[in-house]
Amino acid sequence: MARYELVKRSVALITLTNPPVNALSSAVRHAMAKSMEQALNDPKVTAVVICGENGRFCGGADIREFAGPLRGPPLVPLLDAIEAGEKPVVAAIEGVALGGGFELALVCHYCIAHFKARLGLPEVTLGILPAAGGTQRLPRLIGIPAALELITTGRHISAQEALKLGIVDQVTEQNACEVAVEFALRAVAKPLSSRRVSMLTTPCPPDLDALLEVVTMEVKKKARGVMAPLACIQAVRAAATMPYSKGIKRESELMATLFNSGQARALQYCFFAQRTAGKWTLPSGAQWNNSKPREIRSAAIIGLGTMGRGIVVSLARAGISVIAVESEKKLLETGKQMVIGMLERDAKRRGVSASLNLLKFTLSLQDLKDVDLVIEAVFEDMALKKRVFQELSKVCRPATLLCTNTSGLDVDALAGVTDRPHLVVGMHFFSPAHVMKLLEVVCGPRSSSETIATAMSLGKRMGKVSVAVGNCPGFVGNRMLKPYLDQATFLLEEGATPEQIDKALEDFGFAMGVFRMSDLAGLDVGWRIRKESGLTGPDVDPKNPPRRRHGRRYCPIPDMVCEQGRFGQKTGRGWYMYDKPGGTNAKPDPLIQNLLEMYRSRYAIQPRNISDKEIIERCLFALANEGFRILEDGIAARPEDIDVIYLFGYGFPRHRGGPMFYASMVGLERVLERLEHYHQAHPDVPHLEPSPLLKKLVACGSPSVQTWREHIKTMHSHL
Ligand SMILES: CCC/C=C/C(=O)SCCNC(=O)CCNC(=O)[C@H](O)C(C)(C)COP(=O)([O-])OP(=O)([O-])OC[C@H]1O[C@@H](n2cnc3c(N)ncnc32)[C@H](O)[C@@H]1OP(=O)([O-])[O-]
Repeated sequence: MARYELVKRSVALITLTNPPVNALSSAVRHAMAKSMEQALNDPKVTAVVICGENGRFCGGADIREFAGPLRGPPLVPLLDAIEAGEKPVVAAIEGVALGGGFELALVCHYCIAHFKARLGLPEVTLGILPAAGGTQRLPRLIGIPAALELITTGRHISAQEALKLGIVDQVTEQNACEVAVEFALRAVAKPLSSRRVSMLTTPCPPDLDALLEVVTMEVKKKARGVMAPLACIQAVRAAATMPYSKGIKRESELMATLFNSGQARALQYCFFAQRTAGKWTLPSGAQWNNSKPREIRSAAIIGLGTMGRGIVVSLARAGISVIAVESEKKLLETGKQMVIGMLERDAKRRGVSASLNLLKFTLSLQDLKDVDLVIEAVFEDMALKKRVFQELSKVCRPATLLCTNTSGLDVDALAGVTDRPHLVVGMHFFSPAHVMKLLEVVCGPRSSSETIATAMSLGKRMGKVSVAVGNCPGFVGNRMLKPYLDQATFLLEEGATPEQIDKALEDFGFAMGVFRMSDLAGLDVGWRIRKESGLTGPDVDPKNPPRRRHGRRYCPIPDMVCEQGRFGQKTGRGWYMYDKPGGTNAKPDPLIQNLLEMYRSRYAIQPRNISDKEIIERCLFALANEGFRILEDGIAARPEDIDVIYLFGYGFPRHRGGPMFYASMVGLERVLERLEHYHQAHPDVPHLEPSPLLKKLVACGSPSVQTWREHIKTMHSHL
């Protein structure tokens, strides 16, 4: 867990050895304490260097240990002892110094960083704060404003930025450990008092209170209802107003309030869920670590609409040659200009050169004959997509993978019109595709494991969080969205307003409530889908649209809104009104209030006061209930996959963990009881009927979300 060696006859080299990230587990802390004691007591040793094995200094505390009781030596006294020692200690940072790893570097008297190293205090992203002295030492070293920014955002910084800020003493392109040993030899006998950061006085700006107020406001705006950044601000205030000995106590008190909070549990769950989601597995036994992806050097995109353009940018940014195809010259030219503009802006922001040389634009499918993979991103119309896939089958070489960017159509039906169904897979990007991190990789029943592995690995190369899902209408994300949206519109019928529902959801933590989100996405998309699926259309009496369709409750209000040409932000009117088409400042619209009042009186609905609690329960429990059905149906392999989809694709607040984790935190018994209650009140809404899996889990004593998988006996998986 820590290796001790004597190098250059007088330098103790302590190497943390806890792969993969040398996390400070109890065993590592124990070994470090022993090694430091040995170094400080050995008269031959004049200096110490601390480094990490395999080119990684340290990824911080072992997050897996947070769930259990503290074992082994606590970190704070160990770090204090390193700083107080009479022999110079040099940190040799390669790879990462994060969280407790960064705090370890802060107590070392000197720091050498490799030029590719990254440093940061990401504790806030895990719902806690840097409680091994980080909130007390960093402000003393770099000042309050810079420390506040790093601690409240958890941002990673480069070695160069750390040098500028005064966190590291030297950046090297050579082996950091060897450089640190030479540095340590030169530091012997130099006075250490000015190198003990906890002894420094925090440089305090004259307007401290005003500064803290501004940062508090910013944090509250960015992360509504999230506790950890606010606690970080209080801890940094202590660094400015208290001596170290008192400040560290304050830090520890604040940590105690966060450590066992639901938010910390949720955020730590998200950390592991994100990593679990990449580990796809099929009932056949094929999985992420036994299926080799193909190497993709060239790709083609069909369709340069909003989605197609975003996908081209994502691919080019990942260094892949892209041929973009459109059907008409004018569309091709517009798409080309937009893609080039997007790539140039993106490159400027990242300080790199735009990879325009990777792009080719064409009107001819014939140009695709040699590409490794095609992503079709044409209009969401099955007949059109089938025609494209038939053409691709003829044009592309037999080994080319054919992917469809559909948000819910049957991937297997598309595979069926090709000569290579095993090479067909869905790649459901989220709009805007070059910004949104989520990718649903939709596995058809005939998609080969190599095809799935390739799509998953391509997603990773593009910087996406990829989740493998089964093939059913809407897949995971959009299938779950339906009951959520339905509940929101039913609540409108019953007496709520769009602003009330949005506010309840935003107070819960969503960046945008359901109606503001729909206005942003465009209301016409859903309207077209409802028309295509026969739920609405010319046969429906526009004056008296029925409130039941296909044997269940149906709310026609969204169709009525669209019939007035109100398609959301792009038309300047939707559930809200905007200053102009494309405007973003949503204001309640009296016309919508009128529409709701007229609607309720036409159907003799007595509006009632609806509480925020009911809004949250009906929208979110219906959402999770569909998640349980998705697990039962084998469309998602585990609850973590569903949660990751909602976190990265639908703005579910991270500090709530995702819909499935949230249900587990509320308590499955309670979720079941509320769903039964609402289903009794609304028997014509099948989505409110508790799913058999939910009932089963409750009957099994509501096990933890990580073990639900053991209780799911899927007859057949769609994965
Ligand atoms: C008093 C306390 C005060 C201090 C608090 C802290 O320090 S809080 C901590 C503050 N630190 C952080 O928040 C840093 C969190 N870590 C990271 O940000 C990234 O892992 C990385 C940048 C270090 C490496 O990225 P990468 O893409 O190269 O790799 P990857 O991300 O795929 O991970 C590989 C494997 O390592 C696992 N694992 C990783 N870290 C930890 C950990 N600390 N612990 C345990 N496990 C950890 C990870 O789960 C995965 O396991 P799997 O799935 O193979 O079983």
